Amino acid sequence: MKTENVIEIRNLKKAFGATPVLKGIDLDLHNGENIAILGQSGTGKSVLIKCIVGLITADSGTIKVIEKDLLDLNNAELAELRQKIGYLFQGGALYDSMTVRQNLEFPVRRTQILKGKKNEVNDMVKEALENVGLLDAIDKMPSELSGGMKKRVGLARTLILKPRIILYDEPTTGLDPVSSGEISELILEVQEKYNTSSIIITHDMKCAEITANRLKLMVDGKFYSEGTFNELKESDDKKINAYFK
Ligand SMILES: Nc1ncnc2c1ncn2[C@@H]1O[C@H](COP(=O)(O)OP(=O)(O)OP(=O)(O)O)[C@@H](O)[C@H]1O
Repeated sequence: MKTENVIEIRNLKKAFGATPVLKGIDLDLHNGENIAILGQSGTGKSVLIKCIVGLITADSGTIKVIEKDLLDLNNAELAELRQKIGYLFQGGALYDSMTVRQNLEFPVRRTQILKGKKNEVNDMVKEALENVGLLDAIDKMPSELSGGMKKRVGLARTLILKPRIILYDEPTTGLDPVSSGEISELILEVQEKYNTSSIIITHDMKCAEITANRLKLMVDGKFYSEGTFNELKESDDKKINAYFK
């Protein structure tokens, strides 16, 4: 049986001015799979996922998301496709002046589908918070939450629209090892429960080990190597085993 890809990227290139950042990226994300992307700071990992959500336009190459060629879409089609992609920014990016409930209602209201259906929205907010174990925090302000709780709320806000694909940009950065482990387990639970496919950019090897079916190492704007956690761990290539020390 042919593996279904939810993302297919071919020879993607992007430069900023005279500085090339992405130098020919190829990537297939299979349906239901989690891929972790490793790589030193500044190699272009965040630029890559911003290209996937259309926040940055690549110079050349192709990106297919759920069988649609991103560069062929008009604005309305792009907006529709974006609803299927959850993007979890590094900081969680909650609105500080809104309660947890209001933060979660925000993306739902933007979709218009549920306009005026207050009870449905209320149920969706509660379900998403329950899934991240934070129903008790529904009426709190972000300033009352710990870093790990904010990341959970960020994940709940992404989950509320039931995306098929979730892109995580350093989901455990800034957390202590216990909270990092909890977030990693949560990412895995989300994959299993919602059958999402994810790209997880991370410097946290424990997170990569827990969450990813496959790891890809980016070096200087290109993928250098890929494999399971254990395959890469056993590699005697210096660039790869530097991550396992
Ligand atoms: N909008 C932009 N304009 C100009 N240069 C940019 C822009 N966005 C990113 N860059 C540059 O592209 C390079 C790659 O950045 P990117 O954020 O993708 O790195 P990264 O691999 O995600 O690093 P980190 O692990 O530190 O987050 C950097 O040199 C950065 O300065």
